[in-house]
Amino acid sequence: METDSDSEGSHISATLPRDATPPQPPPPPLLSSNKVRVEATISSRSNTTSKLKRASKQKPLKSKNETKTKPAEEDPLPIPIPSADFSILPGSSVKIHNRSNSISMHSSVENLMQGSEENTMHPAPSTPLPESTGGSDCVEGEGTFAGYVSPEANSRTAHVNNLTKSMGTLPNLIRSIAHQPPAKRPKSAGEGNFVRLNINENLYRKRKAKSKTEGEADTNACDEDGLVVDTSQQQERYVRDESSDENLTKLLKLTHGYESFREGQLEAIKQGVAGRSVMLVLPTGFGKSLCYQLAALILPGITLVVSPLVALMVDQLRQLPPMIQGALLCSNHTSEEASMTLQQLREGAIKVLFVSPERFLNAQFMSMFQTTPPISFVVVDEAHCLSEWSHNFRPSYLRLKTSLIRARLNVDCILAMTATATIKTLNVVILKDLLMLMKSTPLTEVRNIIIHCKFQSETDLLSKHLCDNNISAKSYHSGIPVKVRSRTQERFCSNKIRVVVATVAFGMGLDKSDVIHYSLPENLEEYVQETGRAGRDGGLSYCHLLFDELTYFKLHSFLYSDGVDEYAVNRLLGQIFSNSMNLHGKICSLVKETASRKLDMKEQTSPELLAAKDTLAATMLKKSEIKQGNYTFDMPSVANSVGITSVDILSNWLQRLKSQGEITFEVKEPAFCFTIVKKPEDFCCLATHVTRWLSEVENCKVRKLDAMFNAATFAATFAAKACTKMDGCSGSQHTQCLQMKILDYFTKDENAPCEFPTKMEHGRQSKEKL
Ligand SMILES: Nc1ncnc2c1ncn2[C@@H]1O[C@H](COP(=O)(O)OP(=O)(O)OP(=O)(O)O)[C@@H](O)[C@H]1O
Repeated sequence: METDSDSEGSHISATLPRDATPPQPPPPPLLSSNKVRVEATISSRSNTTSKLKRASKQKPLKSKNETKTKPAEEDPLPIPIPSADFSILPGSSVKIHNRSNSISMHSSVENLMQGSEENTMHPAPSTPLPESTGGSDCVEGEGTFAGYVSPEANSRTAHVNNLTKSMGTLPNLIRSIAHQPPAKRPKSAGEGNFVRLNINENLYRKRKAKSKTEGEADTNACDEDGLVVDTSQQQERYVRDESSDENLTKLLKLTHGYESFREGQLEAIKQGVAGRSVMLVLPTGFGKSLCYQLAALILPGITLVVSPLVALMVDQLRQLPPMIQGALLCSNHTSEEASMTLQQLREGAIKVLFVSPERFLNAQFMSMFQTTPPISFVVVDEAHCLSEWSHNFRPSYLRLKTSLIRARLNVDCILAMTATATIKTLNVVILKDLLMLMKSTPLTEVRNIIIHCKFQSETDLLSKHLCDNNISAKSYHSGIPVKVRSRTQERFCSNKIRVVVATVAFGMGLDKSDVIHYSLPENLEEYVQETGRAGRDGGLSYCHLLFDELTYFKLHSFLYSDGVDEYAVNRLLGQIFSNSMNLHGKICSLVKETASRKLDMKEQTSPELLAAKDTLAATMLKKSEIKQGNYTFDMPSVANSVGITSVDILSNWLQRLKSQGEITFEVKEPAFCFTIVKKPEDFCCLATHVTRWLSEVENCKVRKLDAMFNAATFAATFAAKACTKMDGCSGSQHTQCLQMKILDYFTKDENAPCEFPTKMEHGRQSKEKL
């Protein structure tokens, strides 16, 4: 039996919901969890040298049980239930290309999507990339793009960098790093994808036949659908006949209202229209969607867009120009809705269909296209999800093999899209403003300044840039060793360092600092907390917020990409509950793939002495294996055998011994520990609730970011207007306005975007509005 597992918590019907208010959050998942360490190694104090050991890599675990299945009537388009077997997870995804090889036009996308076992991915450092030989069709823009790496997004960025590096000179890679401010699309008749200015294949064919019989005399005919439709249809035809730059640009003007293409767009569209697969790497918000939209309009059949999150699909569906009919299929569709969509597909009334990657596992879904117009184009959005390096690695993306798409859907042309997250350059506009600010009064007179950044890499780059510009600055984030961090804080407090460029990790309890936000905080709570570090000594302090739309778009996209899909939740549940019969009530663990650092030890204690002093130590040593002179034991099993209900107790105990200089230890495989309170009766149902809950958390974050952005924009606009009026900038205007917005946010219920869902209501069936 199969189940669907789209990554939504939402109900999406053919007509999009306009109300963006998410419902009250459901209660939390049933699991009680505590943070953890799993395996610890204790060494005696005689080991005086401090070594850095790497934790062993997580091995894929196999579960014995299969997950429960969902009743057929609940899902009109079932797909196989994810098994609890995690062994496939760290499978293959991206092949690192030897860049000195010349690769055929289709190779990068194919390789990106092959995902076969032979194609096992190698981590970047162990895969040297020879110097590029150039000479490819890769289009690379000039200019700059602000790249950000957050603690959360580090892996994604690293991956994207590796991906872009490795793909840098591939022939079918289109890439641009040029920054252009996002332009507003001209207003169209409606926003939803089902607002009719109908261009469909039937209509198109009928008109084509008609125009043939009328000797092509109808080219500028205007019917009740409006001139725009006819003209764009006509232009569409021209482009089909000849996809010249001129024709495509005219079509762009007609469909989107833009005068010209941004760098990389035209090339991507031309490749797609010519039936050639393309890997498109453009900065966030640069207009990747437009590339498949135009190609979809020109190509004869259906365009299938694979997107990892329903929230993203909904966003993209909304952004389709009115003349491109779109729809999406997800698991929360009722059978009537799904069949209505299918019917529209059959009639050729849908040009672009958004689906989750899991759909490709569904034989019924794949066979559906035997009765519809052919699929001419497959777009894989957020293609970085395909790599296990990626922060949002999606196992289901691994199954999106070109071979599968070709064999089952008979599609040759694939467009894989991902955003660049380069850290090579910072946002130059903001950087200039920052330097100007730092070199002008009153900041030149201020002793302590904290500059808040979102991402660790930003803090490093920015502090370097400030130093290069004669402003001494240090970076501070959780990736910096504790000793160095403490020293930075000490020196900052004693006025030896004037500027610290930091992530959220810095500044707690500090006063007398002025605060600059180099990036937009994710919400007003964060903003208030961080600016709250200024002026705590009662003196006058200054807070500056530098932001632009690009940062906002980027944060927006990161928030969305944090989502977890039901498929993954299902697998996690499968993993957690696979042995629950034997482990009921016991502390269990899931190993995290991270390395840990070995800690120094001050004095020597013999294990026997330790055991004699402490029963816990005795148990621990009894349960240990001696490996290379170190006692290695499994923390949950020690905790269980002494009847401790939380590994935190054991962890604290180890920390205490360490602080007393009794032991040194190394946590080998940090893991999340959990206790199974009750085994759920219906996995699918729980997975749906968990996914919905996570999706609501995600929506809530997005709305909070929107509130932050709106408040900042409002304040900036207000200040700018006041400046014009008063012929001079008034900081107090700015302050008052922002204060007003913040007050509104925290006091007026209707303005509060939402509280983060902390609870997940069990059994909740309500449908989410997006
Ligand atoms: N040629 C163009 N001229 C002006 N504006 C454009 C052009 N192409 C796209 N845009 C606009 O840029 C904005 C961002 O586009 P889009 O959402 O497609 O970016 P994206 O690269 O897909 O972003 P993400 O990485 O977040 O998915 C949209 O408002 C779009 O209409």
